[in-house]
Amino acid sequence: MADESAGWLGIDLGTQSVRVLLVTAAGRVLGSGSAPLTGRRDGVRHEQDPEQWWSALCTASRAALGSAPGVPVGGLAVCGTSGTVLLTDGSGRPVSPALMYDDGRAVAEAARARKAGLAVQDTWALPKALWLLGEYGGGAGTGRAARAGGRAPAPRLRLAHQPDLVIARLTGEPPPADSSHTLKTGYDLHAEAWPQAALAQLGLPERLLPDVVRPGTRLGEVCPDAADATGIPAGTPVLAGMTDGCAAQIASGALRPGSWNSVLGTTLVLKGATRDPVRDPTGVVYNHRAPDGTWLPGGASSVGAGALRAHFPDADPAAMDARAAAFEPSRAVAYPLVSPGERFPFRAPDATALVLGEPEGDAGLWAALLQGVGFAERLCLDYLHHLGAPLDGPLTFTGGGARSRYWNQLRADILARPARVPEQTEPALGMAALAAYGASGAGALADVTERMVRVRTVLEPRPDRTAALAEPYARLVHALRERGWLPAPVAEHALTRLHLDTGES
Ligand SMILES: Nc1ncnc2c1ncn2[C@@H]1O[C@H](COP(=O)(O)OP(=O)(O)O)[C@@H](O)[C@H]1O
Ligand SMILES: O=C(CO)[C@H](O)[C@H](O)COP(=O)(O)O
Repeated sequence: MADESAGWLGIDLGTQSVRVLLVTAAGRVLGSGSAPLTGRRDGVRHEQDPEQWWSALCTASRAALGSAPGVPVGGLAVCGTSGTVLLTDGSGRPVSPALMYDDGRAVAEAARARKAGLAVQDTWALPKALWLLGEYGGGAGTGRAARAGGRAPAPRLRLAHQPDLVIARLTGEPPPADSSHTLKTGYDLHAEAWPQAALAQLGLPERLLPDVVRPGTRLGEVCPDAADATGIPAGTPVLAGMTDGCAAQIASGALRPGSWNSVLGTTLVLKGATRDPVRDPTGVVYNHRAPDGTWLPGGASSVGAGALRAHFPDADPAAMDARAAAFEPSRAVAYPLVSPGERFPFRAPDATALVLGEPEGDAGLWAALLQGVGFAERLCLDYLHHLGAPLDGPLTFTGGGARSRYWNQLRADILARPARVPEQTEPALGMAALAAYGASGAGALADVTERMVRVRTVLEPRPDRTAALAEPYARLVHALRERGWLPAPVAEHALTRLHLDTGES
């Protein structure tokens, strides 16, 4: 439907809120709404009560549709946080809390899964599913014994990903999962099958696992009860979504092979589009897949803009940027991990945030943190290059950190490449585009997306700044290598690329 009077609904189940956008095929936002979510955090534990997702969605969708009364809705798609899972009973009712994407309690289960040959990271959904089975799998009180694989899970249990619950309420029946959310539960996107033998060995039987469909597949339509609750017209097609990381990539428009998008939110997620998957024996880089077959390789770092908030909870970013400019390039070198342990561009569970040298006051520390995030981003691109990933297409910057023009320019200088900043980059926009693609049923996702996404700014790197930033970058690479976190061949590759960019040795 290229009709400008119709809207596509994108729904984003985030960590802190549910966001809903109603957007035309040309990217005009007709309405938006959001409603807060609360979680329980305590050390490495991070849970949410899944019941709140539906009530928050009802509030947010009513707000979004309320500003565009009578506009026909062509379809909707839902994204959720990647790696968030819970257990439900046979009729889809939650029997456990949701373990959020960054809950870090399933470390032992992750090690077991890797031993069984599955390349998972500690916070992925598969280890969490095993952990949940141990806690909630056999009825009350089974705890650790079942977690060690000693007891079979109760017969009617099912594993659900974050969007599944609200989709079940929207259509009136529990849906199959989208293959994007199941990637971190061990689903093989190449074979389009669950690795049954390895999962059975881990105590995760087939009957617990959802059926899986490609993103953009029609799952059903909004039922009358859901229409009453959400304000979304009954009969609106509901399409399978993707993870919020993929949704953000769709919203950035980076879907042509060779293009990349860097989402600088609380943490940094870098993703590209390629014709073939990017093979990484260490499992640091993983590959999502768009419904048209394009591979979406990338990784999620623990460095990010959250470090600014952690150090300066009440700061005005624009005022701090203005003061920090005097310290560029920063002699103090930082690797600003938001939480301990790094996942990309190297795997180092023992890594901690690093500041080498003495930053001068608040503004000096701010400068070091901005620069350090840019250096981490550069190292991610260096690592992708080391793996042979094509990096020759355009780069976009999205996420909360991309609101800072000063930081965007600094990052372009550090990366020594131009960067584009789109106008509207929310994951919910990506879901609206996926809904439009899914409903049309043909063509390339990139074509649909490029009509919806509008680029705001293009930043060109300044060669003199790139050269001035080379020395502190090289110092950081050496420091990460000396600590045993960054493998030597990756460090050498990064330094070689630096010399090529600056023409210096
Ligand atoms: N103007 C700005 N300059 C620098 N950082 C910013 C600015 N505005 C927002 N941020 C940072 O963006 C982060 C939130 O980004 P967002 O993409 O909304 O996060 P999330 O990862 O929670 O989805 C916060 O850590 C905040 O410090
Ligand atoms: O912080 C996140 C929570 O969802 C990121 O989006 C996530 O880590 C990236 O995951 P993916 O690449 O699987 O979308």
